[in-house]
Amino acid sequence: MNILDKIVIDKRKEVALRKSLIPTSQLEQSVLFSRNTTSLANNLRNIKSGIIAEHKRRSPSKSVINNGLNVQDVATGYENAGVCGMSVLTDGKYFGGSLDDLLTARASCNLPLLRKEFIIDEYQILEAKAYGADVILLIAAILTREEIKQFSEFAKSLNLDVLLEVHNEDELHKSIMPSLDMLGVNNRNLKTFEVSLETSKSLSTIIPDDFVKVSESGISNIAAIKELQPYGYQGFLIGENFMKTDNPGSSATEFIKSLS
Ligand SMILES: O=P(O)(O)OC[C@@H](O)[C@@H](O)c1c[nH]c2ccccc12
Repeated sequence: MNILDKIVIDKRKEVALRKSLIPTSQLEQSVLFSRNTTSLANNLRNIKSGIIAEHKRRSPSKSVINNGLNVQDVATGYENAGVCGMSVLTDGKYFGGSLDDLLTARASCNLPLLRKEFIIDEYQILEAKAYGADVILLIAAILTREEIKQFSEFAKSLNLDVLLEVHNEDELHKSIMPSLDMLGVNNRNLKTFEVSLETSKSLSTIIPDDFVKVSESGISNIAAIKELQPYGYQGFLIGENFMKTDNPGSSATEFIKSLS
């Protein structure tokens, strides 16, 4: 069984438990639930850097990236650097994140926040909203077309942006629909962990122009961004390259400075 299948099996158990502990009515009554969200897609269309900077402590492909940071410093650092948005891993078992991390990021900055999670149930979208997210991620590799439609329309009804992630042509064809805002191409194969920017390049031509194109993973230098921009990419999701340093905020600052 590949790692993605394992993650999804664990996720189903986790979500069932969470649902039994906190009813949806309680999520809907939270203060953040009625907050006005900001659009990451709009930021990417209007702000030049295009950087979406991620908070990620560890991952199945790299084990530990950085355990010694606090989310508040990372969030304020990214905001001061001028990123377009921040991605916060909330999966605990495989990525060492939590919904508390999302809440801390929300309390620390005004950036649009992406809940980086393996979403398999509408309940997780309500959680995203209740803990301060502006954007959700949907991963085509683990969802049917019907689920992508149901979840993205539900997110839109809550004023959340939707980033749909694909890794190949089949996933892309399966997923195209008007309730998505951004199409992310993951350069890392979540089943084998292989990384190649070629994935972003080859899929770019078949992504319709009405979606903001985001290239995800394995971006470690300015050259990669310059290489991807001619293919129409306006968003660049970067985790490890910033998180492996002692000060992700100042790494992002340097990165964005040398971009312009
Ligand atoms: O650390 P990187 O190589 O810069 O990658 C960031 C981000 O793209 C990656 O964390 C990611 C992309 N899609 C995901 C889905 C689930 C978990 C994590 C991810």
